Amino acid sequence: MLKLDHVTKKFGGLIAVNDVSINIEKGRLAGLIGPNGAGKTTIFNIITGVYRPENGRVYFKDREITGEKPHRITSLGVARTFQNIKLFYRMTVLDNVRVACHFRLKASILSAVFDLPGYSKQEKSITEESLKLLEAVGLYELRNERASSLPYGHQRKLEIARALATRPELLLLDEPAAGMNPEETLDLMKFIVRIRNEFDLTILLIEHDMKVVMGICEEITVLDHGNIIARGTPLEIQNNPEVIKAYLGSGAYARG
Ligand SMILES: Nc1ncnc2c1ncn2[C@@H]1O[C@H](COP(=O)(O)OP(=O)(O)OP(=O)(O)O)[C@@H](O)[C@H]1O
Repeated sequence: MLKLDHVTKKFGGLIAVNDVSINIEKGRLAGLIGPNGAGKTTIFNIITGVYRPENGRVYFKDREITGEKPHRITSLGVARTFQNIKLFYRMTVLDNVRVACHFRLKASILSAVFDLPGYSKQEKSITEESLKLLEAVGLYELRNERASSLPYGHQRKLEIARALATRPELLLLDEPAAGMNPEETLDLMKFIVRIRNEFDLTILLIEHDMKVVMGICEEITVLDHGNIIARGTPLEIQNNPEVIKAYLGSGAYARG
């Protein structure tokens, strides 16, 4: 589903990602961990076309996407969420998802201005799809609330619903548990596993909360200073001396 082949990204003299290769099979729930500044978000930005790597190639479903425009990569089936939740806070929960669905809208501006039949029909199906998504993520009852009024855990689910509205096959989650209390975190863990199964997704997540990573990821890649220092199952990673030295043993992960 996703392959990074010897990818390198530099910022001036800093090598943020150094010769990184990652291969994720369809349907997997994979984790990307490592200390602050290890290069995790940079990897997400390379996959989603925000950055072009100096070296290496990125493949999505065997098709090369290196350096493609972000909207093109989204339309191919890659969606993401951000470390800091990005929503339209003054809009309702439903409208937040509707806007994300519009990403795929085929109707022209003219048909919208003149409210032509094709446009109304498309609008109706977008509303129906948005409501179904809200039901799937458990926010249906809150559809008419302002996004800003939702508790943090619900805002995160709304952001994920917006990502799902682009009908992705690969979902990238950047620190989904950041800022959550233990109850919200536990709920989020079940939620991520459920949407993976329900929407037939492949998921790659960045997370500092080891309870989440070790609890739901099937395979983990560990980065340190832009380099992959380990990959394996949660058990293998927990017992890897180099990972313990660079990350787990330092307490640097105990954020959030
Ligand atoms: N746009 C940029 N310009 C210059 N340097 C950058 C840029 N983006 C990231 N970096 C640097 O690249 C390195 C990797 O950053 P990145 O954000 O990918 O790390 P991270 O593993 O996601 O960290 P965190 O866990 O803190 O989010 C850091 O040293 C960072 O300062």
